[in-house]
Amino acid sequence: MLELEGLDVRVGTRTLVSGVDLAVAAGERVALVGPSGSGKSLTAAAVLGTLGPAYAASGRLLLEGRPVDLRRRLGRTRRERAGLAAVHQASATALNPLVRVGAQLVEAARARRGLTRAAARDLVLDLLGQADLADPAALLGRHPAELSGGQVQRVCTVLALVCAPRLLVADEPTTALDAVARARVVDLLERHCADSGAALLLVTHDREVAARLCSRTVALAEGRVA
Ligand SMILES: Nc1ncnc2c1ncn2[C@@H]1O[C@H](COP(=O)(O)OP(=O)(O)OP(=O)(O)O)[C@@H](O)[C@H]1O
Repeated sequence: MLELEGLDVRVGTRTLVSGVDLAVAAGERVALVGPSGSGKSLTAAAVLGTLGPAYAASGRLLLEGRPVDLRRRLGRTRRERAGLAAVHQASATALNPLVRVGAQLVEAARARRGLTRAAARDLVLDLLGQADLADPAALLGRHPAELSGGQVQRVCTVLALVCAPRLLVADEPTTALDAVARARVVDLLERHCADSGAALLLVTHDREVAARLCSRTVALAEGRVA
């Protein structure tokens, strides 16, 4: 699913990520762990094609066996068409602030899964409920700014899942959540990956979450695989 060899990420003359090798097999779930500032988010962003223009990335990336330019910049739609979905650390930026949550989720489910509007809405409501969001139907009518941080984070997880990705890259998808909601989101991710055969690259500080969801851990320290 994913093969990354010798990833370097630099800003100016400063090397932030150095020689990172990482592989995720089809359907495999791998955790990327390490202390704050060790390069986890930059590595995930390089895989997703979301590194900002200030960063220079080099190395070799294959997605489903096909070489991919690490310098590419992908918007959400093109990324999702390529079978990749992301849950970002700064979740709020993944949602359009001007569009109601329901329209964003239902449209993504229709576009990516070819569902009717009614079937897409049913799927979205089911997933929001599984993510421990109370009154999902009311939530669909709200704008992102009317949601709490933990609600936005779960909406972003559901947005990634409705796209039926073959590889899901989730950067700290549970940090803003209390223990109950965290457990529900972990269950949801586990069930979704098991049922759909999606592979998962999970960036997390939380070793319990990593142990529950993933069969393998890659630890970074100071921008290198430790
Ligand atoms: N534009 C930049 N200029 C200079 N340093 C940067 C820049 N962007 C990131 N860094 C540094 O790169 C390092 C890796 O950042 P990254 O966000 O990948 O860490 P992380 O492991 O995801 O941390 P956290 O767990 O806190 O999210 C950090 O030390 C960060 O300060």
